[in-house]
Amino acid sequence: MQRLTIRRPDDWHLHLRDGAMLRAMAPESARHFGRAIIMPNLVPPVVTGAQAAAYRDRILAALPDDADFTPLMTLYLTEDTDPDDVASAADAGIVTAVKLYPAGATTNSASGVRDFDKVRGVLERMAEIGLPLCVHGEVVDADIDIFDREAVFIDRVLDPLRRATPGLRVVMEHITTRQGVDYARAGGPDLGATITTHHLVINRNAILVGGIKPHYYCLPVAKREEHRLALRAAATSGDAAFFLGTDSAPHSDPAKEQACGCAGCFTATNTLSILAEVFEQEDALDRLESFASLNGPAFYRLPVNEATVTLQKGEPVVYPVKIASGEGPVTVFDPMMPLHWRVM
Ligand SMILES: NC(=O)N[C@@H](CC(=O)O)C(=O)O
Ligand SMILES: [Zn+2]
Ligand SMILES: [Zn+2]
Repeated sequence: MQRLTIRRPDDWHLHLRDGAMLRAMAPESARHFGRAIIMPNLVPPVVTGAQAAAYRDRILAALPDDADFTPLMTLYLTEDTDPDDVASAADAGIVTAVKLYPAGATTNSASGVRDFDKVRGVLERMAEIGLPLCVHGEVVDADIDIFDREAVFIDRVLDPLRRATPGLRVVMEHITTRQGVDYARAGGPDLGATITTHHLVINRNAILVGGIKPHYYCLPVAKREEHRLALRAAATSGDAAFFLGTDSAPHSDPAKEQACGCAGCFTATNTLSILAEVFEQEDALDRLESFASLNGPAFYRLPVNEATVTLQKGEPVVYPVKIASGEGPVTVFDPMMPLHWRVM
């Protein structure tokens, strides 16, 4: 196959940031994606419906005039979140999901949840109204090895939480393990999982072999090769539980290249070419549309995009190494392989 036309994809997990970084990043996602679930981990976080509406306006203002891109907003769940505010923001169409960060698990998660009993009321209301909960699934206990934090979270937190809140619709965000794949696959129609572009490409060697490579460091951290293979099998299977969430997470180069560098891989710019390469390697190009354009809207009960995008195979496509932003350059994820699929 030399040409592939699919429905315009969506990104079901995206960090656009704010201010000068937002202005640089919005066009990168709007170029190829129709919609994106916008993560609320700003400083301070997006916790109320009013803040989500204001952030949506800032995103819309940062888009190029001819953009065909709809930001789908999320609220950052805190122990003080008001169930009525969540319900009215959902009812007004301002928010599409609520995001759960265990406190301390990742970038800007300090306001996240420590005591799950304190958010029980919000979760029950969300189950009633069918509003999805997007979950950063890692425990933060110091005695749990960082490579085990996702698997332990599933057993100790996610599974009990889902059993305690029947009907709650959950997206396991950026799964990185075989255990995550297995749990999502068996979870029924109220459970979905996003998979990032970079976790389909790298295993933990990318971060550590031949020197420490900060641009491959993200959370959840990339795992062993067996887990990458499980993610590739899941993404290319066509199973409706799995859909694209790039977790494209820009940080300026100075913020990443330092003694304590930030977590996040920036993939918005070249994701579609990378995915086409990965799906071709897995002999699954015919399932790229399910993963990138169909399964996500089905989970979120939204229509699929009417527009299409065409990819064409040819000489390797060269993407910029860095995207300039008012906060400094942002390095584009290097997949360490030639990309033969160009987005037309
Ligand atoms: N994925 C990351 O490594 N970083 C994300 C936060 C997150 O999604 O956990 C960020 O906001 O930078
Ligand atoms: Zn996360
Ligand atoms: Zn993220």
